Formats: sequence, structure tokens, C-alpha cells
Amino acid sequence: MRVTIDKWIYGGAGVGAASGDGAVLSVPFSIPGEVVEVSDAELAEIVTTSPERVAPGCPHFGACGGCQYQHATYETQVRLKAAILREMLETTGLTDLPELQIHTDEPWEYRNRIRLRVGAVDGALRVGYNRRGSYEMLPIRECPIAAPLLMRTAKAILTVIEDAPALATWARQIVEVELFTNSDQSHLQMILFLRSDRGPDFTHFCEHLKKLIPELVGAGVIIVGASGKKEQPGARWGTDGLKYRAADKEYWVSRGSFFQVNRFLVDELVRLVTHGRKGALAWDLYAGVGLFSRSLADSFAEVVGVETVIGDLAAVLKGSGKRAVGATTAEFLRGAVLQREKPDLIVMDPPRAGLGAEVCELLGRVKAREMVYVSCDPQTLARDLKAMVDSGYTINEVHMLDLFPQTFHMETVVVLGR
Ligand SMILES: C[S@@+](CC[C@H](N)C(=O)[O-])C[C@H]1O[C@@H](n2cnc3c(N)ncnc32)[C@H](O)[C@@H]1O
Repeated sequence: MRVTIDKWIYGGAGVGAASGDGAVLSVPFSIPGEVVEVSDAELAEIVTTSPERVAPGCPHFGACGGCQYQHATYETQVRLKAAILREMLETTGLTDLPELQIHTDEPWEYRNRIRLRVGAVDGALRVGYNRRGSYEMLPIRECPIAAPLLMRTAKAILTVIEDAPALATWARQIVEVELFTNSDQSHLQMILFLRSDRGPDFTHFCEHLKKLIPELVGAGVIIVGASGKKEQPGARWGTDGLKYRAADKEYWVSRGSFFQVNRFLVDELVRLVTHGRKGALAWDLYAGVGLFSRSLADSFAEVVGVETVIGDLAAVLKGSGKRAVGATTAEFLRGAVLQREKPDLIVMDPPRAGLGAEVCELLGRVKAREMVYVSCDPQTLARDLKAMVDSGYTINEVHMLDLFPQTFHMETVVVLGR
């Protein structure tokens, strides 16, 4: 079937009308303006090629489930992502939006964290990602969106296992490995996800790996067990986290804790959220390790960080004018509304699920002078913004930060006021 591609939609595909019946079809790896032949919902042939089409930077592009946009120039990716965001906000009923501001940096080698599957392929242990549209493992040799240290470490893991027959039985238990490095790749943390944790081999393994990857500062095991069983922490080696320098501050990120994934754009994100804002009281909801709280504490008399996984935040947000609250945002806001607390600024950076109806309703009652909403999912963002606009907030700024080049994911920062 022949389709003229009209636009990209959220999720990574292009869409357009089929010649003949005019049915709207979504076509992976297409670019607006192209005429393509589609077969079984896949791009079969490009009839008219877009001048914005380029050769992908990764040999696994297309088969791998990770990236969707390597076939388009980076400028095209950014322009079309911004168009997707604008359309998603407008179709939710958010009109009269301010002009969208775009922020980008290096489009390759940006990821500070990757999680790879580990498994035997044709008798040899390999690392990989999920194959596109499936749970099958796709063995990979490279991942050019990841900081180079991460794939170098993944290869070193395989080398250590190959070179030490004594580790072979233990290594068969490895299901996945997560690798996390700081912005200059000077330190590395590793988590091995194992089916079971038998024997003293983990220390042995980490010591061998450290010889090949001196940046490795710590590692831990998580036992995944049989399906449906809760994950359990297992053996540990070295330090339990690493120091991460961002926005002129040093953060302690415990192994497995959330940290923004793009090592080049963290400073810009912190600047957008915090720069030029000051006052008596700021709340940092969904605070993580305190990425925004720490900077806000420089210009607000009091900063309250709210986070469910409180360890790293509590360690840094203490002392005069700083408070870490271990609670869900909804729990915290219910109490704050009763106390009629009124901050000058609320920063919120929820996971993909967004704020949800109750938190939006509570924020409507708080009536803060200014709020900054940081979102990694434009669908839940649009839903939440609509609720907040309906409760009296106005949208003053919209920023799209391309924290995830080559993929359909995007980060949005929205400044609201009243
Ligand atoms: C997208 S991360 C943002 C972290 C931080 N603002 C940053 O930029 O590094 C979301 C954080 O919200 C926390 N979280 C998840 N659900 C929560 C809830 N209901 N209430 C408060 N925090 C929550 C997670 O543990 C995670 O640290």
C-alpha cells in the first residue's frame, strides 16, 4: 500500500493517508513528506526520499527496540518532536500557548545509564537489548547513544567471564546488567540482576573486572528469582553509590537511585528550573537525590524536598532552611493544604505516570505564585496541565529539552503562574 507521510506521532512512527481508501496508517522509520510502500505495517520501500533522511549511526538501528529516529537528521528529530509536543498540548484543549523553546546538546554518547540483557546466543554469552516490538533479546556490539565507558564495561564483563572458567556456572545466573557512570565517565556503578546468588564469586568477579575497568567503584547484586517473586538485594562490592558533579554541585547517587539520564543536558535542566527564582519557601516534589533542591537552597530561605525513596535526599537536604520529607507527594500535599501552607515556588518532576487527579486538585488549592513542572511524558503532562489550567493556573513558558536524542522520548519543562 502506498502512503504519503504527513507527520510524526508520539511513539516513534510517521503517519499518513494511504492512496486509494485514504486510511490513516502509521509507518515506522518514515519521514514527513516521504511517499512509502507499506507491507504488514512495516516500511517496505521508500518511493520518494526525504532530503532529511540520513544513514543511521548504529548497526543495530531498526532491529533494536531502543531508538526510533536515527534515520532522520538531528535537526529534523528536534523540529518534529517539538511539533508532536505542541500538537499533544493543543489537542488536550490547551490553547494560547507561549512559543515553545528548544534546548539540545550532543545527540550521541549522552546516556549515563544503560540496562542490558545478558544471555547465551549460539553457545556464547552476549549482551543485548530487546528486539523492536518483542521481548526477544537482540545481541548488540555497540550502543552509540551510551557513554563509551558503558559498552566498554559490558564487553569487559563478557571477557572476564570467558577468561575465568570458574565463573561459568555462576555467570549463567546473570539475567541483566545495569551500568551507570558520572558525567565525565570517571566513576562507574554496576548492578547485576541474577536468578540466584550462590558462592563467593561476586567479589572475585568484581576484582577481575576492576583490572579492566578501573572506573568501577562499586557493584551490587539483585536477585530477581522466579517470575512474580519480589526482587531481593544480594552481594555488594565497593562503594554503594557514586559522586556525580552537575550544575556546580556534587551529588551522591546511591546504586539504583534515579538520576537524569542525559549527561550533557543536566546543567541546562537545573538552570531552567531554578535560575533567577528566589523567595521564602520552595517545594521540590519528587525530589530524587535533590538535583533541584540543592540549587533552590541557594536562593530560597527554606526548601522542602519530598521523595518516597528518601535516603540520598535526607543526607544532603539538612541543616538550616532545608528539609527532606519521606512521603508521597499526595500525602505531603494533603497535610500542607490543611496547614494552609503557601510556597513561592513548587517544582515537580514526577515519573512517567505524571501527577494524577488528586495531586492536581491539591495543587489547585495551594495556589502557589509559580510552579515548574518537569515531565518525561507529554501525554500525562498534557492531562495534568489541563487540570491545573482549569483550576486557575496559566502557562507562561514551555521548554522542550531533548534529553533522549535518536528516540521518541522528550523532556518538557513548563512554567505556570497565577
Ligand atoms: C523523574 S524522577 C525525578 C527526580 C529528581 N527531580 C531529579 O531530577 O533527579 C521522579 C522521582 O520521584 C520519586 N517518586 C515516585 N513516586 C513518587 C510519589 N508518589 N511521591 C514522591 N516521590 C515519588 C521517584 O523515587 C524519583 O526519585
